[in-house]
Amino acid sequence: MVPRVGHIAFLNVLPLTYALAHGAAEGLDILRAVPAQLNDRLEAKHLDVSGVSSITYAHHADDLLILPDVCIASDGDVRSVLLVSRVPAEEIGAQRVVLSDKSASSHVLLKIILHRLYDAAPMYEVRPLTPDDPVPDGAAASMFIGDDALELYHHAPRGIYIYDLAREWKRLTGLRMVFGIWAAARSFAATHPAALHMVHERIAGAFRDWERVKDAAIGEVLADGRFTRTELTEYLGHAVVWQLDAETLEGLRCFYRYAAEDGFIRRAPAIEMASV
Ligand SMILES: C=C(O[C@@H]1C=C(C(=O)O)C=C[C@H]1O)C(=O)O
Repeated sequence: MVPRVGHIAFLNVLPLTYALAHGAAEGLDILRAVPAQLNDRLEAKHLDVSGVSSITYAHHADDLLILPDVCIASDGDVRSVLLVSRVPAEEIGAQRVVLSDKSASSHVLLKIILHRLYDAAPMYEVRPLTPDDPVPDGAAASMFIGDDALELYHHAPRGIYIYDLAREWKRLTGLRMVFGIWAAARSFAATHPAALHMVHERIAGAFRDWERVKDAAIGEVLADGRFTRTELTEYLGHAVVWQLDAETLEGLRCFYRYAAEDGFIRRAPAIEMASV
C-alpha cells in the first residue's frame, strides 16, 4: 500500500518540501496543493494524511486525528497571513472583504479579529486573489495567505494598510496561532499503523533536520528571485513555528474555543492525537 499524502505548496513548509525532493517522498503518493484543496481532498478520503488547515480538524474531528510534534504556527508576527486594507481596520465596519480561496483557518481568524478587536461585521466573499490587484474593486479589504502574502509583506503597495493576523491574534489572546496541522484519516490510522508511523517520521524528521539543511534548501528556492535569503531565513524557523508543543496546543485550543463562541464551528473539538 502506498500512502496518499497531501503537501502544502507554500514556502512555510520548505523543510518538508526539501526533504521530499531529496528522498523522503520514496514510497509515497504526494499531492501538492494549497490548503483549501487539501482540506477538501482529505475530507473526501482521497488522501490518507495531509497538511491541512487547523480549522478542518474542528469540522471533521470524528473522521480525523492530529499528528503529534508538527504544525504550522507562529508566536506573534507570521508575515504570511495578512489583512490588506484600503482603510484602517477600525473603518471596515459592514463593507466588503475578500477572503483568499486558498485558506480556511485564516477566514475564521480574520472574522474573530474583526469582530472582537475592530467591532466590524463585513460582507465576506471568497475569491482567488493576486498580489498585483491586492484589494479588488468594490472591496474595502482582502485577506491573503502563503507566498502571495509574504510578497505583499515585503512589497507593501502605497496607501494600503497591512495587518499581520498572527500579531493581532497575539494581541487578542497572548497566545500562539496555529494555522496548519498534519492530520490522518482515522480509518487509515486504524488499518495501517506502520505506514502512519513511517509518514509521521518522514514529516517530523524533515523539520528536525532543518538547521542542518537550511542554507542549501533556501539556496534552491532563491533562483526564482521572489524573496531574498535574509527574508527567507527570518521567515523560516523564526516567524513560522513548527513545534506542536504544550504552548502551541494552548493557542490551538483557544482558536477552537473562540471559533465556537463566535459561531464559526458547532463546538470546540477535543484534540485527539494519532499514536505514532
Ligand atoms: C502561515 C500560513 O499558514 C497556512 C494557513 C492556512 C489557512 O489559512 O487555512 C492553512 C495552512 C497554512 O499553510 C500561511 O499559509 O502563510
